[in-house]
Amino acid sequence: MTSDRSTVIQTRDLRKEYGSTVAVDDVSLEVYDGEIFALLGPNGAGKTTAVELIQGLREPTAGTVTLFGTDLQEHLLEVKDRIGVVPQSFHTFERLTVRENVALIADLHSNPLDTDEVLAELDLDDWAGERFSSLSGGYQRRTGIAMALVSDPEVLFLDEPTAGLDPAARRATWEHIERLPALGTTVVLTTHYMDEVEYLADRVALLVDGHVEAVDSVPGLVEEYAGEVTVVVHLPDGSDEATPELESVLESEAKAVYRRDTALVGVFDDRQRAQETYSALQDIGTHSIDLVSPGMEDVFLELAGASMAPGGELQ
Ligand SMILES: Nc1ncnc2c1ncn2[C@@H]1O[C@H](COP(=O)(O)OP(=O)(O)OP(=O)(O)O)[C@@H](O)[C@H]1O
Repeated sequence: MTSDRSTVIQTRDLRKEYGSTVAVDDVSLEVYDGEIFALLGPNGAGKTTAVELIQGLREPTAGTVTLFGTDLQEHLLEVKDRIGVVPQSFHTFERLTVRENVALIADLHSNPLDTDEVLAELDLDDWAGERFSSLSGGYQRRTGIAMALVSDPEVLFLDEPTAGLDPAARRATWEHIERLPALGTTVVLTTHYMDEVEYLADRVALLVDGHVEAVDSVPGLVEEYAGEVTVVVHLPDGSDEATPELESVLESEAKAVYRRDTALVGVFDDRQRAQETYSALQDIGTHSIDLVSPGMEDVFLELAGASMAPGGELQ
């Protein structure tokens, strides 16, 4: 993802204070046309406030937001018509059906998409006649996305789109979100789930205490901040050394080898080389071997000291 694509959102030194709390601290970001852009951060990092400022729902204390090349404050209504929003706590008419809820939003817009086509795109056809209140959390969330999409927004904001959903519903929601750029919609999502970002995001802004620590693709962030790939050779109980054959392969391929507890650890700059060495050591077949690749969790530990709960969310 490079900046030769047009910029649909630009913030400059965006700041929001609530009394003595600085919720958003001089945030300067760009979102490019056709990407899935994620704001990732622990609870209270300022994600929701940042997107609400970008959507024109809150007045910044300082700084500017430019949407589609237009200053947000000067052309608020015109610009708002080109965005869709699915907030974190999403409510709608509980007693209306899925189709009625989506059609209602379509009626409010001058050039909506076809309601049934949007329902089909989100695999909601079979649920179209069901009351919203009877749906599971995952289908309610998906109805929310359909309601935002039917207005044919150029940018869709999804605030914590899979919070509270079970793994199957999360996966299904991701698969639908993943298809949106191909349908012409740029996606901005906020999340505190690492796996969501790894699955979906073209680029990620890491937000900590209101400010942006880093912006890049997931592989870019991992390469820059997460440290090296390692191949770990577990020494059998009672054994103090690996076999000479195994040790010589590891020594000749790794840039460094060190001993850690009951394991021998080879450090690599190059993922491909680590992978090949891992395979070669496995072929020798005498020891249990692990290939350990750093991920977003390591990035966050490095940049923010944040840790991850067992469910994969930042704490
Ligand atoms: N209306 C408000 N009045 C006062 N403080 C607020 C208000 N909204 C947010 N804050 C504070 O601003 C900070 C950022 O909150 P925000 O909700 O934007 O973070 P977040 O990253 O979206 O968190 P979460 O994932 O929990 O929604 C927090 O310290 C929060 O308590």
